[in-house]
Amino acid sequence: MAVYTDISDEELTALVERYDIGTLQSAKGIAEGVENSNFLLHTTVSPFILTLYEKRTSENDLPFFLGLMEHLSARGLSCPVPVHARDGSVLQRVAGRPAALVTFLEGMDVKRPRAEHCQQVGMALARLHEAGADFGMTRANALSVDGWAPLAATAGDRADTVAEGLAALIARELELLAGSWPKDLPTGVIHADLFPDNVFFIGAELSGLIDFYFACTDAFAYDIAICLNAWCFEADDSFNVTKGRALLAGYNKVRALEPEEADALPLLARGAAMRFLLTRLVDWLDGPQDALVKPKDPREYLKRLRFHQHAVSAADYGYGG
Ligand SMILES: Nc1ncnc2c1ncn2[C@@H]1O[C@H](COP(=O)(O)OP(=O)(O)O)[C@@H](O)[C@H]1O
Ligand SMILES: N[C@@H](CCOP(=O)(O)O)C(=O)O
Repeated sequence: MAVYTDISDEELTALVERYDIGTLQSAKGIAEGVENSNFLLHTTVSPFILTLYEKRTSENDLPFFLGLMEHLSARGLSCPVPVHARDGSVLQRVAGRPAALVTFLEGMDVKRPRAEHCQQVGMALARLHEAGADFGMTRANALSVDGWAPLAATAGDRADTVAEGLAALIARELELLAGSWPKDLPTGVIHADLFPDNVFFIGAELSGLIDFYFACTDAFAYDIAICLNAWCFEADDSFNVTKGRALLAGYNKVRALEPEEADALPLLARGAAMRFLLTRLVDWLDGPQDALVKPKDPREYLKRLRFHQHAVSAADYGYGG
């Protein structure tokens, strides 16, 4: 589930009245998602998504996320657009939480991505990077290399209850990553969580991207590395190089990778695996005990990390082949 906060009918009606979007016909909590509470609203005009931002999404970051969606959409990227209330505002307060209403994006996520999906994701990611070039705001990536040690410290030796020797492996890995993390790669706005559940397709065509709540300013190639992790591994934990090749070729078709970005891919993919291993590990150990929120398995990312530890060049991900 992802409905942490309930809203009364009166509050919902009052909210909709702040907008010029017709009258409320129905409202229903959305089961998918883990971070925030989402509701599907139908008004006499169209469907909308109402998001109530929960604890992990900082209120200070909301102008960046909402402004970014508006900016990307204006540049032709298909993504939800925040709806302005009659008074011009996009940020509201509902049931005591910061909230925003965004447009509904048609489509569905794919449960078993194929190479053609990966190619389209690569293209969409590159379009996002290009469309974000003239966005006026920046947001540091709190979940980049400097943010990993505190997560590892939170897990501490308890990591070994998840996998034998995990605490020591994380310590070694963090030392290596901190000492060699690239600092001079081309940077800009990145999505930072472009997993299959955040990409919608209608039939075989990509229809849009959602969930910009980890977006930040960081290396473009790191975003590619996140996608290689999220899209190109099989259920048996093997890397599917055909999918990697498709994703990278799709990206390269829209925005050509610089040679130093391609060279950095194995290290960036290793760091990206570490980022998701750590956030999942902390959620696994300390996340809400609500049985309706199923924590994601950190061990998946341990296996991915092991693949990246043995990768020597971008060719291992299908680049240039
Ligand atoms: N703009 C949108 N259009 C259509 N569906 C959406 C939209 N935003 C969110 N959803 C639905 O809500 C679910 C959770 O949204 P998401 O932003 O991924 O939540 P969380 O950040 O809490 O994980 C998505 O899987 C999707 O089903
Ligand atoms: N993609 C992350 C978890 C974040 O979930 P989302 O529903 O906000 O995309 C992971 O897989 O660990």
